[in-house]
Amino acid sequence: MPPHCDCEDYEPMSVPERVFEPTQPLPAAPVPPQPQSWAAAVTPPPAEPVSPVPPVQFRAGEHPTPAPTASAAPRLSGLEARSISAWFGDHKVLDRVSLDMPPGVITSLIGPSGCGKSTFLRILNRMHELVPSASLAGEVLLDGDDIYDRRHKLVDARKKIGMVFQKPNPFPAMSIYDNVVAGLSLTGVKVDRDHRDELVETSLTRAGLWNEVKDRLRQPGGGLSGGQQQRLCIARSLAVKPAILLMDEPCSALDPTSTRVIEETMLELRNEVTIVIVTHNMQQAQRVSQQCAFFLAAQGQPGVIVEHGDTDAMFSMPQDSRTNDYVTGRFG
Ligand SMILES: Nc1ncnc2c1ncn2[C@@H]1O[C@H](COP(=O)(O)OP(=O)(O)OP(=O)(O)O)[C@@H](O)[C@H]1O
Repeated sequence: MPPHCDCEDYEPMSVPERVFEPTQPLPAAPVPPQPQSWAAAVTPPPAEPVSPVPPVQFRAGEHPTPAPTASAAPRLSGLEARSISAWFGDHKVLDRVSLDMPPGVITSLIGPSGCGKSTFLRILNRMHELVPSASLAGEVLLDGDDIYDRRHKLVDARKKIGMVFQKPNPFPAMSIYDNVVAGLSLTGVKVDRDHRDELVETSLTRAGLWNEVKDRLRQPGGGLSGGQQQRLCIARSLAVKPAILLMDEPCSALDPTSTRVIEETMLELRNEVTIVIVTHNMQQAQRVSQQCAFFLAAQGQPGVIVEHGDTDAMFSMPQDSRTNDYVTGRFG
């Protein structure tokens, strides 16, 4: 890793796999039982209090329409979170959240600040365990296979499930070309030199940046605009060929024009990779996502999903009055 690297998504390489011991001793009752190791974490704690809102899951046949795919297109992957609870020390921040994120569907996670959206997103590619005091319960299934299963390495989850952060985080002094391929060695993906040029072009094209940078691939990534840097980060993630792309408020630092370009990029990528995005922008959720999940944490309580489903329905006919209040801007 270059000494100037400040990329959050590269830190995991130094983290021991599946080793998890909270730095603080877990308190006695009334704190509910908590998992003390990642091995234990795959089984929910036994005696949790009843959630005020039961976790919800899609029923069979309830999925929004997946993106149309050409017959030659690669098979898209789906992600399913089952009964996810999460803690920082003894602070429980998510309570048995279940959500199906079907292949080819862009899922938006919306909700007020502090209700656990980013924590949930980071659990989806095993970044939550980087926080020393963090623990979790539940399962995350990628095409039916639990990414927290002992058989799987941490790096495998990162390879298959990419992440784009709120703030664009390219290596600023590294060339645009090298930024795109930077994720390969860090996730152990080998591409021979002959195929690197092709991979760089394909990744930048998929991220909607190729035409703007094809004549200056050897110039530093830090010389690009904020929106271009974010697309460079998307290209870096795509170069590893993830099945899932997680995006944590990817446009919050960008101007409206750059935001629109990223949204167009997302809609084009929908045919190739399953996307989950955290956004505070209700218009953005409506523009890009086909499915939406509304997170909420009552005062002093962990976050839950209050309602989820087809995005248009959530915004036009929400079933829960709290969803209605949120999507119409009455709070949050
Ligand atoms: N590293 C951490 N250590 C301790 N507590 C944390 C940590 N990260 C988040 N939390 C707490 O977990 C809860 C959920 O935070 P999280 O960032 O997931 O919410 P969010 O819905 O994504 O918020 P926002 O929309 O403001 O980004 C909050 O109470 C927050 O203070």
